[in-house]
Amino acid sequence: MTEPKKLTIATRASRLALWQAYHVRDLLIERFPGLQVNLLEMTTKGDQILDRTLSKIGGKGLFIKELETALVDGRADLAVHSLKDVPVDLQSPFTLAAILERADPTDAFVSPNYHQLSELPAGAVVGTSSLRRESQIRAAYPELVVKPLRGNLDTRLSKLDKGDYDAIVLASAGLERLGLADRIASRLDVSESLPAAGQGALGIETLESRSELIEMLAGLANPATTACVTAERAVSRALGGSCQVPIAAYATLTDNAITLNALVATPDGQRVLRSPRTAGAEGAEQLGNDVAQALKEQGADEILAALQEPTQPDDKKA
Ligand SMILES: NCc1[nH]cc(CCC(=O)O)c1CC(=O)O
Repeated sequence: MTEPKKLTIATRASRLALWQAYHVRDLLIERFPGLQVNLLEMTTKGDQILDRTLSKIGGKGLFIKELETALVDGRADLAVHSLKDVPVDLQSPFTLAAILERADPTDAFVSPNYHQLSELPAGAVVGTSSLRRESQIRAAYPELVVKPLRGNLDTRLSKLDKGDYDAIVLASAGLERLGLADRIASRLDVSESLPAAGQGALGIETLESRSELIEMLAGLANPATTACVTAERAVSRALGGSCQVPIAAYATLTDNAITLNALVATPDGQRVLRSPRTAGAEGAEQLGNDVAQALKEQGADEILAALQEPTQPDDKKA
Protein backbone atom coordinates (compact mmCIF):
# COMPACT_ATOMS: atom_id res chain seq x y z
CA MET A 1 0.00 0.00 0.00
CA THR A 2 1.41 3.36 -0.98
CA GLU A 3 0.48 6.39 0.99
CA PRO A 4 0.47 9.58 -1.05
CA LYS A 5 3.58 11.79 -0.58
CA LYS A 6 1.90 14.89 -1.86
CA LEU A 7 -1.63 16.09 -1.22
CA THR A 8 -3.64 19.02 -2.52
CA ILE A 9 -6.39 20.54 -0.40
CA ALA A 10 -9.24 22.25 -2.24
CA THR A 11 -10.52 25.25 -0.31
CA ARG A 12 -12.65 28.31 -0.74
CA ALA A 13 -10.57 31.47 -0.86
CA SER A 14 -12.26 33.27 2.03
CA ARG A 15 -10.04 34.10 4.99
CA LEU A 16 -11.94 31.63 7.21
CA ALA A 17 -11.76 28.80 4.68
CA LEU A 18 -8.04 29.40 4.18
CA TRP A 19 -7.40 29.34 7.93
CA GLN A 20 -9.23 26.03 8.12
CA ALA A 21 -7.35 24.53 5.18
CA TYR A 22 -3.96 25.63 6.58
CA HIS A 23 -4.99 24.17 9.94
CA VAL A 24 -5.63 20.78 8.35
CA ARG A 25 -2.39 21.07 6.36
CA ASP A 26 -0.49 21.66 9.63
CA LEU A 27 -2.18 18.67 11.29
CA LEU A 28 -1.30 16.45 8.33
CA ILE A 29 2.34 17.56 8.22
CA GLU A 30 2.67 17.08 11.97
CA ARG A 31 1.36 13.55 11.64
CA PHE A 32 3.14 12.66 8.42
CA PRO A 33 6.53 14.42 8.41
CA GLY A 34 7.82 14.80 4.88
CA LEU A 35 4.36 14.93 3.39
CA GLN A 36 3.96 17.79 0.95
CA VAL A 37 0.62 19.60 1.19
CA ASN A 38 -0.56 22.28 -1.22
CA LEU A 39 -3.69 24.39 -1.31
CA LEU A 40 -5.93 24.88 -4.33
CA GLU A 41 -7.93 28.06 -3.75
CA MET A 42 -11.31 28.29 -5.42
CA THR A 43 -14.17 30.76 -5.58
CA THR A 44 -17.60 29.15 -5.34
CA LYS A 45 -21.05 30.31 -6.43
CA GLY A 46 -21.95 30.88 -2.81
CA ASP A 47 -19.04 33.32 -2.51
CA GLN A 48 -19.98 35.20 -5.67
CA ILE A 49 -23.69 35.75 -5.11
CA LEU A 50 -23.92 38.09 -2.16
CA ASP A 51 -27.06 40.07 -2.89
CA ARG A 52 -29.58 37.33 -2.17
CA THR A 53 -30.26 35.24 0.92
CA LEU A 54 -28.78 31.75 0.87
CA SER A 55 -32.21 30.15 1.08
CA LYS A 56 -33.13 31.90 -2.19
CA ILE A 57 -30.09 30.95 -4.23
CA GLY A 58 -30.17 27.27 -3.44
CA GLY A 59 -28.62 26.64 -0.07
CA LYS A 60 -25.38 25.32 1.25
CA GLY A 61 -24.36 23.01 -1.59
CA LEU A 62 -23.29 26.13 -3.45
CA PHE A 63 -20.24 26.41 -1.26
CA ILE A 64 -18.89 22.96 -1.96
CA LYS A 65 -19.82 22.02 -5.53
CA GLU A 66 -16.73 23.51 -7.17
CA LEU A 67 -14.49 21.87 -4.57
CA GLU A 68 -16.10 18.50 -5.27
CA THR A 69 -15.51 18.95 -8.99
CA ALA A 70 -11.81 19.46 -8.22
CA LEU A 71 -11.81 16.16 -6.29
CA VAL A 72 -13.43 14.29 -9.19
CA ASP A 73 -11.07 15.87 -11.73
CA GLY A 74 -8.05 14.91 -9.63
CA ARG A 75 -6.97 18.55 -9.21
CA ALA A 76 -7.30 18.08 -5.45
CA ASP A 77 -7.22 15.12 -3.04
CA LEU A 78 -9.28 16.45 -0.18
CA ALA A 79 -11.51 19.38 0.66
CA VAL A 80 -11.79 21.08 4.04
CA HIS A 81 -15.16 22.49 5.04
CA SER A 82 -16.92 24.03 7.99
CA LEU A 83 -19.04 20.98 8.75
CA LYS A 84 -22.05 23.25 9.05
CA ASP A 85 -21.77 23.98 5.33
CA VAL A 86 -21.60 20.33 4.26
CA PRO A 87 -24.97 19.06 3.03
CA VAL A 88 -26.36 16.29 5.24
CA ASP A 89 -27.08 14.15 2.20
CA LEU A 90 -23.47 13.96 1.01
CA GLN A 91 -23.42 11.06 -1.41
CA SER A 92 -21.25 8.71 -3.42
CA PRO A 93 -18.59 9.20 -4.79
CA PHE A 94 -17.89 11.58 -1.89
CA THR A 95 -17.36 10.79 1.77
CA LEU A 96 -16.62 12.64 4.99
CA ALA A 97 -13.34 10.99 5.89
CA ALA A 98 -12.81 12.81 9.19
CA ILE A 99 -14.56 15.19 11.53
CA LEU A 100 -12.13 17.16 13.69
CA GLU A 101 -12.46 18.27 17.28
CA ARG A 102 -15.09 20.95 17.62
CA ALA A 103 -14.17 24.52 18.55
CA ASP A 104 -16.64 26.80 20.36
CA PRO A 105 -20.09 25.84 19.00
CA THR A 106 -21.91 28.97 20.22
CA ASP A 107 -23.19 32.00 18.37
CA ALA A 108 -21.49 35.27 19.25
CA PHE A 109 -23.12 38.61 19.99
CA VAL A 110 -21.08 41.42 18.46
CA SER A 111 -21.90 45.05 19.10
CA PRO A 112 -19.93 48.23 19.80
CA ASN A 113 -22.48 49.49 22.32
CA TYR A 114 -24.24 46.59 23.95
CA HIS A 115 -23.15 43.52 25.85
CA GLN A 116 -25.99 41.14 25.07
CA LEU A 117 -29.29 40.75 23.20
CA SER A 118 -31.36 41.49 26.31
CA GLU A 119 -29.78 44.97 26.59
CA LEU A 120 -30.89 46.11 23.13
CA PRO A 121 -33.69 48.69 23.12
CA ALA A 122 -36.94 48.06 21.23
CA GLY A 123 -36.49 48.66 17.52
CA ALA A 124 -32.74 47.97 17.56
CA VAL A 125 -31.52 46.30 14.37
CA VAL A 126 -29.80 42.90 14.63
CA GLY A 127 -28.03 41.43 11.59
CA THR A 128 -27.80 37.73 10.94
CA SER A 129 -27.35 35.54 7.92
CA SER A 130 -29.38 32.60 9.11
CA LEU A 131 -33.07 31.84 9.56
CA ARG A 132 -32.10 29.67 12.52
CA ARG A 133 -30.70 32.67 14.39
CA GLU A 134 -33.44 34.97 13.16
CA SER A 135 -36.27 32.79 14.44
CA GLN A 136 -34.68 32.29 17.83
CA ILE A 137 -33.97 36.01 18.26
CA ARG A 138 -37.51 36.90 17.23
CA ALA A 139 -39.01 34.33 19.57
CA ALA A 140 -37.17 35.70 22.60
CA TYR A 141 -37.05 39.40 21.60
CA PRO A 142 -40.05 40.24 19.40
CA GLU A 143 -39.40 43.96 19.86
CA LEU A 144 -36.09 43.77 17.95
CA VAL A 145 -35.76 44.18 14.18
CA VAL A 146 -33.85 41.35 12.48
CA LYS A 147 -32.24 42.17 9.13
CA PRO A 148 -30.32 39.91 6.76
CA LEU A 149 -26.54 40.08 6.75
CA ARG A 150 -24.43 38.23 4.22
CA GLY A 151 -20.84 38.13 3.10
CA ASN A 152 -17.71 36.75 4.68
CA LEU A 153 -16.86 37.54 8.28
CA ASP A 154 -14.83 40.68 7.49
CA THR A 155 -17.65 42.03 5.32
CA ARG A 156 -20.20 41.39 8.03
CA LEU A 157 -18.12 43.14 10.66
CA SER A 158 -17.54 46.14 8.39
CA LYS A 159 -21.30 46.44 7.86
CA LEU A 160 -21.71 46.57 11.63
CA ASP A 161 -18.92 49.15 11.91
CA LYS A 162 -20.56 51.32 9.23
CA GLY A 163 -23.62 51.54 11.47
CA ASP A 164 -26.01 49.43 9.38
CA TYR A 165 -26.85 47.37 12.47
CA ASP A 166 -26.86 47.84 16.24
CA ALA A 167 -25.56 44.32 16.71
CA ILE A 168 -24.84 41.20 14.68
CA VAL A 169 -24.87 37.52 15.57
CA LEU A 170 -22.44 35.07 13.98
CA ALA A 171 -20.53 31.92 14.85
CA SER A 172 -17.99 32.29 17.66
CA ALA A 173 -15.68 29.70 16.06
CA GLY A 174 -15.24 31.71 12.87
CA LEU A 175 -14.31 34.87 14.77
CA GLU A 176 -11.86 32.97 16.94
CA ARG A 177 -10.16 31.37 13.96
CA LEU A 178 -9.60 34.76 12.37
CA GLY A 179 -8.17 36.26 15.54
CA LEU A 180 -11.30 38.39 15.97
CA ALA A 181 -12.42 37.02 19.34
CA ASP A 182 -11.96 40.49 20.85
CA ARG A 183 -14.99 41.59 18.79
CA ILE A 184 -17.22 39.19 20.73
CA ALA A 185 -19.26 41.10 23.34
CA SER A 186 -20.69 37.84 24.69
CA ARG A 187 -21.40 34.29 23.63
CA LEU A 188 -25.07 33.41 23.41
CA ASP A 189 -26.03 30.61 25.72
CA VAL A 190 -27.23 27.59 23.76
CA SER A 191 -30.61 28.02 25.46
CA GLU A 192 -30.86 31.44 23.79
CA SER A 193 -29.41 30.51 20.39
CA LEU A 194 -29.18 26.79 19.77
CA PRO A 195 -26.37 26.21 17.23
CA ALA A 196 -26.66 24.69 13.76
CA ALA A 197 -25.81 21.03 13.24
CA GLY A 198 -22.04 20.72 13.03
CA GLN A 199 -21.31 24.33 14.01
CA GLY A 200 -17.70 24.81 15.09
CA ALA A 201 -16.50 21.48 13.65
CA LEU A 202 -14.42 20.92 10.52
CA GLY A 203 -15.06 18.10 8.07
CA ILE A 204 -12.62 16.63 5.58
CA GLU A 205 -14.17 15.38 2.36
CA THR A 206 -12.61 13.09 -0.18
CA LEU A 207 -13.60 10.45 -2.71
CA GLU A 208 -14.76 7.18 -1.19
CA SER A 209 -12.45 5.35 -3.60
CA ARG A 210 -9.32 6.82 -1.95
CA SER A 211 -8.88 4.16 0.73
CA GLU A 212 -5.22 4.91 1.65
CA LEU A 213 -6.00 8.59 1.99
CA ILE A 214 -9.13 7.86 4.06
CA GLU A 215 -6.97 5.79 6.41
CA MET A 216 -4.50 8.66 6.77
CA LEU A 217 -7.28 11.14 7.50
CA ALA A 218 -8.99 8.88 10.04
CA GLY A 219 -6.19 9.67 12.49
CA LEU A 220 -7.28 13.32 12.56
CA ALA A 221 -10.84 12.54 13.60
CA ASN A 222 -12.17 13.35 17.06
CA PRO A 223 -14.49 10.55 18.30
CA ALA A 224 -16.54 12.71 20.72
CA THR A 225 -17.20 15.41 18.15
CA THR A 226 -17.95 12.77 15.54
CA ALA A 227 -20.58 11.14 17.77
CA CYS A 228 -22.20 14.49 18.59
CA VAL A 229 -22.35 15.81 15.04
CA THR A 230 -23.60 12.43 13.79
CA ALA A 231 -26.66 12.89 16.01
CA GLU A 232 -27.04 16.54 14.97
CA ARG A 233 -26.78 15.83 11.25
CA ALA A 234 -29.24 12.95 11.53
CA VAL A 235 -31.85 15.44 12.79
CA SER A 236 -31.38 17.70 9.78
CA ARG A 237 -31.34 14.77 7.39
CA ALA A 238 -34.53 13.25 8.77
CA LEU A 239 -36.26 16.61 8.60
CA GLY A 240 -35.09 17.21 5.03
CA GLY A 241 -33.00 20.19 6.04
CA SER A 242 -30.98 20.38 2.85
CA CYS A 243 -31.67 24.06 2.23
CA GLN A 244 -31.16 26.79 4.72
CA VAL A 245 -33.99 26.33 7.19
CA PRO A 246 -34.66 27.26 10.81
CA ILE A 247 -33.43 23.98 12.28
CA ALA A 248 -30.96 23.87 15.15
CA ALA A 249 -29.33 20.75 16.58
CA TYR A 250 -26.66 20.63 19.23
CA ALA A 251 -25.37 17.57 21.08
CA THR A 252 -22.97 17.11 23.97
CA LEU A 253 -21.29 13.97 25.23
CA THR A 254 -20.86 13.16 28.92
CA ASP A 255 -19.89 9.74 30.28
CA ASN A 256 -20.63 8.11 26.93
CA ALA A 257 -24.17 9.53 26.83
CA ILE A 258 -25.21 12.01 24.15
CA THR A 259 -27.70 14.71 25.02
CA LEU A 260 -29.25 16.16 21.90
CA ASN A 261 -31.18 19.40 21.80
CA ALA A 262 -32.93 20.34 18.60
CA LEU A 263 -35.54 22.79 17.44
CA VAL A 264 -37.58 23.75 14.42
CA ALA A 265 -39.06 27.24 14.32
CA THR A 266 -40.99 29.59 12.11
CA PRO A 267 -38.85 32.53 10.91
CA ASP A 268 -41.09 34.95 12.81
CA GLY A 269 -40.39 33.04 16.02
CA GLN A 270 -44.10 32.49 16.68
CA ARG A 271 -43.66 28.74 16.91
CA VAL A 272 -40.59 27.01 18.33
CA LEU A 273 -40.71 23.22 18.59
CA ARG A 274 -38.14 21.55 20.84
CA SER A 275 -37.34 17.97 21.69
CA PRO A 276 -34.39 17.20 23.96
CA ARG A 277 -33.34 13.59 24.40
CA THR A 278 -30.41 11.48 25.68
CA ALA A 279 -29.01 8.14 24.50
CA GLY A 280 -25.80 6.11 24.50
CA ALA A 281 -23.07 7.41 22.18
CA GLU A 282 -23.22 4.31 20.01
CA GLY A 283 -26.82 5.19 19.14
CA ALA A 284 -26.04 8.71 17.83
CA GLU A 285 -27.74 8.34 14.46
CA GLN A 286 -30.83 6.73 15.95
CA LEU A 287 -31.01 9.47 18.58
CA GLY A 288 -31.05 12.07 15.82
CA ASN A 289 -33.80 10.20 14.00
CA ASP A 290 -35.85 9.86 17.18
CA VAL A 291 -35.56 13.57 17.94
CA ALA A 292 -36.57 14.41 14.36
CA GLN A 293 -39.56 12.11 14.69
CA ALA A 294 -40.61 13.79 17.93
CA LEU A 295 -40.34 17.20 16.23
CA LYS A 296 -42.46 15.93 13.34
CA GLU A 297 -45.11 14.81 15.79
CA GLN A 298 -45.23 18.40 17.03
CA GLY A 299 -45.71 19.76 13.50
CA ALA A 300 -42.18 20.28 12.14
CA ASP A 301 -43.10 19.11 8.63
CA GLU A 302 -45.84 21.69 8.40
CA ILE A 303 -43.44 24.50 9.36
CA LEU A 304 -40.78 23.34 6.93
CA ALA A 305 -43.25 22.79 4.07
CA ALA A 306 -44.53 26.36 4.46
CA LEU A 307 -40.95 27.59 3.93
CA GLN A 308 -40.70 25.77 0.60
CA GLU A 309 -43.59 27.71 -0.89
CA PRO A 310 -42.37 30.08 -3.62
CA THR A 311 -44.75 32.80 -2.42
CA GLN A 312 -43.00 33.03 0.90
CA PRO A 313 -43.05 36.75 1.67
CA ASP A 314 -39.46 37.31 2.66
CA ASP A 315 -39.07 40.40 0.49
CA LYS A 316 -39.77 42.49 3.52
CA LYS A 317 -36.31 41.48 4.70
CA ALA A 318 -34.53 42.92 1.67
N1 LIG B 1 -22.50 30.08 7.39
C1 LIG B 1 -21.13 30.35 7.12
C2 LIG B 1 -20.24 29.78 8.16
N2 LIG B 1 -19.82 28.52 8.08
C3 LIG B 1 -19.04 28.26 9.16
C4 LIG B 1 -18.97 29.40 9.94
C5 LIG B 1 -18.24 29.56 11.19
C6 LIG B 1 -17.37 28.43 11.63
C7 LIG B 1 -18.10 27.20 12.07
O1 LIG B 1 -19.29 27.22 12.43
O2 LIG B 1 -17.43 26.16 12.09
C8 LIG B 1 -19.71 30.38 9.29
C9 LIG B 1 -19.91 31.76 9.73
C10 LIG B 1 -21.11 32.00 10.59
O3 LIG B 1 -22.05 31.19 10.62
O4 LIG B 1 -21.17 33.06 11.23
